[in-house]
Amino acid sequence: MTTAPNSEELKLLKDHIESFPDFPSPGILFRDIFSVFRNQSASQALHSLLKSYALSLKGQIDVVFAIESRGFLFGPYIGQVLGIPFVPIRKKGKLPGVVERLEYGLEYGTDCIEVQEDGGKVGQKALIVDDLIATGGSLTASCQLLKTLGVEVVECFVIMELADLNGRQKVPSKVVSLLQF
Ligand SMILES: O=P(O)(O)OC[C@H]1O[C@H](OP(=O)(O)OP(=O)(O)O)[C@H](O)[C@@H]1O
Ligand SMILES: Nc1ncnc2[nH]cnc12
Repeated sequence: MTTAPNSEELKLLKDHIESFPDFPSPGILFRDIFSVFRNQSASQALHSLLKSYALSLKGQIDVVFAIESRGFLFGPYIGQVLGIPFVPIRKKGKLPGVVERLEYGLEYGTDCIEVQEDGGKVGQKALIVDDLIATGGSLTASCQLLKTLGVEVVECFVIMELADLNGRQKVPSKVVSLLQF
């Protein structure tokens, strides 16, 4: 981001992210983005932070991709602010039409992602959005997947970064996070 995000909004947002030990499996401290949407002030702060972030990218991005499912909470809004298309990256078997596919590892388990072949055009500049980066497996796989479409991933954006896992090191594009845990 060219200008630093508003620190009061960041604090409000962080204060409303609930953490759940041992979910969905032992040893995982689950950071729940949905808890933000139960509080009006926190939800408005998130909205404002997203808008400022999106506007800082004006003119630099042609298409916004987001990762199922929690990335879908933010991708369409960022696309709206920038006036550019939003395209979903989904888990296997959910998208109709011709798709590109890739398998990847998670903090827990493995998964397989797909994107519609006509979701991005060769040479387009893309932003990928998600709620959280843990190991970086999902964003890394998404970057690889979009490479097969000939799309250039300029930046990846997440609300939360689990900094100890250093997932950003794995991701081949720049990663921007609003909050670090
Ligand atoms: O950096 P990583 O180790 O890849 O982990 C991050 C990913 O894990 C979570 O999604 P999850 O697969 O749990 O799916 P969901 O959003 O559908 O709940 C999260 O929303 C990210 O997409
Ligand atoms: N610790 C965590 N909290 C929420 N979502 C996650 N996805 C992967 N790790 C996660």
